[in-house]
Amino acid sequence: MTDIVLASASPRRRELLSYLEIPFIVHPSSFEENFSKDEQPEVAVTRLALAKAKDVAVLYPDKIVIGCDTIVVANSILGKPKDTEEAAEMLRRLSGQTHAVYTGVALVKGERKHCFYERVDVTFWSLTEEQIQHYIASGDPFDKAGSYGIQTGGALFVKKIDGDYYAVVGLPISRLARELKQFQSL
Ligand SMILES: Cc1cn([C@H]2C[C@H](O)[C@@H](COP(=O)(O)OP(=O)(O)OP(=O)(O)O)O2)c(=O)[nH]c1=O
Repeated sequence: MTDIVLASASPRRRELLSYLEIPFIVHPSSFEENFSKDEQPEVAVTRLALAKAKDVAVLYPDKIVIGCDTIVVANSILGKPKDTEEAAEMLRRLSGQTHAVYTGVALVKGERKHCFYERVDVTFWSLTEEQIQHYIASGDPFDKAGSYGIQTGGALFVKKIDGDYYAVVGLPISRLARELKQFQSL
């Protein structure tokens, strides 16, 4: 028996959560993400993480459901690219600049809820159009906010990172371990 449910389809989040060495089940949320134009990034990630967790929590009223959301912010909010051109636009925008990655996490059990977020500043080297096109052809950008994976081919673009690497990958696991312990003890 487990009392933890991960409301995520992300294989990275599943792998990171397994580091806690506690049993859990995975039940992805079917919540459709949407961004409102003038929303603050930390408000958007916690809202979306909570919506994903709540969507699944109705099915597991006695369990702690974990919902997560990651966005990249470079002037505006960047989610996952819908096509090749959007992926190229995002990578051109990130090239040679520092952007922020926000990951929100929500813990929901019945009526109880707790949300937190991490912000990480990531600086990219300047990218050539050839590098951008080569990376897009690998297919890696399409399931990732901002069109890159720091843990995969996008690693080559990163000059500097300030914050929790695992929050960029999609789950700030050391902070989650602490927040979960506190949530369970209440
Ligand atoms: C910036 C960045 C994002 N990402 C990923 C993390 C998230 O999985 C994804 C952002 O999309 P999300 O909507 O946060 O998550 P998801 O659709 O993959 O999974 P679910 O909603 O079911 O939990 O981008 C990386 O894997 N590496 C990176 O470097």
